[in-house]
Amino acid sequence: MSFTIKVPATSANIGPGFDVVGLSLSLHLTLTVTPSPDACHANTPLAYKPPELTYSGEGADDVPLNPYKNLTTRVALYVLRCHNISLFPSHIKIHAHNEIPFGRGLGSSGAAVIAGVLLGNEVGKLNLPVERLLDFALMVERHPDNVTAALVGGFVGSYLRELDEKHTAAASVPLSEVLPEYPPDAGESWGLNPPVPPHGIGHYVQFGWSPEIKAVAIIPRFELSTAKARDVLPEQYSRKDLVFNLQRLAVLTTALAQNPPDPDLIYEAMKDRIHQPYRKTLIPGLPEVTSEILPSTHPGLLGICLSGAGPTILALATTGFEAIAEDARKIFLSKGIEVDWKLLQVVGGSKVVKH
Ligand SMILES: Nc1ncnc2c1ncn2[C@@H]1O[C@H](COP(=O)(O)OP(=O)(O)O)[C@@H](O)[C@H]1O
Ligand SMILES: N[C@@H](CCOP(=O)(O)O)C(=O)O
Repeated sequence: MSFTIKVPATSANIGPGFDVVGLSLSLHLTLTVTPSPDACHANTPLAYKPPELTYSGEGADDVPLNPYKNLTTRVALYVLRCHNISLFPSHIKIHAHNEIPFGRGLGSSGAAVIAGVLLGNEVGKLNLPVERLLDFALMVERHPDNVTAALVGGFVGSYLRELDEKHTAAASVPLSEVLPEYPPDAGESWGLNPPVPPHGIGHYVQFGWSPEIKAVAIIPRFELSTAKARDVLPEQYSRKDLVFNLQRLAVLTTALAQNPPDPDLIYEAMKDRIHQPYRKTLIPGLPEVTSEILPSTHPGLLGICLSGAGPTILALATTGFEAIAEDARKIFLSKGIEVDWKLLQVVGGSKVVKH
């Protein structure tokens, strides 16, 4: 058994589409799965050996290498256990190479979850369809924008189906029960069966995307957990603010597919009143970057917004990438924040390649 799983980064929301739209981008989490060398030389049956996990790239100093603690392998094990497979196959090696920075609003956790679902599907030989893979991902990451875009790729809109009472309960169990961290001791069972996802939790559509549009990711050198950036959001919104976002989102999903893209239409359509105004308390410089860099001052710019829960800023543009990034850098520096920036392309979804 040898294969590679490649999952893209994502930028969620794109301004007004909070928890609704996501865009897959050209940074990847790549898992390479091979048999352990010691498995090849075995003449006699070997004792069970859990996966040997190695990791390089972004997050390498922080990520747990114990397969019962690591997010990706815990998700894979969840998928396996829901199919009555209680263990990983013995004697496999998993190397993760990650280009997606943690806690920056570029969907690192969504990518780790999708990689885990695909890993479980492969090692368990489950052949699950895309819709079912998405159900499993949504039991772990409960907003659909990142995981859907990471799985299917491109510019994607998604919603969660309203479930009946029984299925709502099944889809709302605490994450600690979906993903317990510790394996049972030898001879013991895992205890409670894991909550099997209801069918058809998430639904999506892939929008068009003008090939002229590239994404400039301006990435502050600090982490902001998505959970913390969701905690500052209100429970309720005014009708005025909701209509503001809905009007813009309706225009944006088609405007970004038009050739040539129209900056006058897109700049205004990427404004938001549902999450960005509340997150500015956590991201110094956010209001200035999203209001002072304009298509009139920066030719080629189409629109600018917070990427996911932040702190990364996403500028969509056809040219003038460096000027946009360097002026955003100046604004962040004036607040004492250093940034890195990357020019990214919109890419396809996750791929599994067998060797
Ligand atoms: N490749 C990975 N392997 C294991 N855990 C990961 C991986 N990528 C992300 N994570 C976990 O997800 C956390 C970041 O998730 P989150 O706060 O949602 O930020 P974001 O998804 O915007 O990067 C990391 O701190 C880490 O715990
Ligand atoms: N819609 C979510 C998206 C979070 O994306 P992430 O990349 O920051 O994990 C939100 O805005 O909270």
